[in-house]
Amino acid sequence: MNKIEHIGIAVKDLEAAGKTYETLLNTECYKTEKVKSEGVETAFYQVGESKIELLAATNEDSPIAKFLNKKGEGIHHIAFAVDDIKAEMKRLKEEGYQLLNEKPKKGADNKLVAFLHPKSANGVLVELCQEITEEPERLPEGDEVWED
Ligand SMILES: CC[C@@H](C(=O)O)C(=O)SCCNC(=O)CCNC(=O)[C@H](O)C(C)(C)COP(=O)(O)OP(=O)(O)OC[C@H]1O[C@@H](n2cnc3c(N)ncnc32)[C@H](O)[C@@H]1OP(=O)(O)O
Ligand SMILES: [Co+2]
Repeated sequence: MNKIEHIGIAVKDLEAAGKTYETLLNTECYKTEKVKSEGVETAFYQVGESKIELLAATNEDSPIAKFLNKKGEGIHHIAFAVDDIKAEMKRLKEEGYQLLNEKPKKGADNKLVAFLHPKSANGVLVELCQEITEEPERLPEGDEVWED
């Protein structure tokens, strides 16, 4: 793992939370993006070499809606940057960690992502992120998984 890529924070109201974090971090949101497959709308803030990802639910089946209903607003996941997500998923599976997806999928902010169950990491939902570097015409659309 290279660094903490982002910390995901579940929020009820993206606009209101955005104002709070803009003032707190003294920086503007550099990107908002909806990810249909996850049922989320995101807003990103750069903090040094890492980011804060605010996440609001876009439907009731979203993992963020479930989290908000159960626990309320707060830290939802920690995302680590990796160079080779498939190799890292294989390594972690062999070490006994429970992967929540079998193949990398398209996340926000130009990343391939995969999740580990919180029970595998002492109650913390872990996301692995790999920067997508291929040409844009080869990128999968929407909620497609990533295939070679
Ligand atoms: C925008 C795209 C992407 C990016 O590019 O950055 C994202 O960040 S998307 C973020 C949203 N997507 C996800 O979270 C996908 C992965 N999550 C899941 O698959 C599920 O949310 C889950 C983690 C498997 C939980 O789902 P489920 O089992 O249906 O929910 P429960 O409420 O029954 O929870 C079971 C168990 O797990 C605990 N839990 C749930 N969420 C979290 C969490 N975020 N952090 C820590 N613990 C969590 C929950 O409390 C339950 O525990 P027990 O009550 O002790 O059983
Ligand atoms: Co995330």
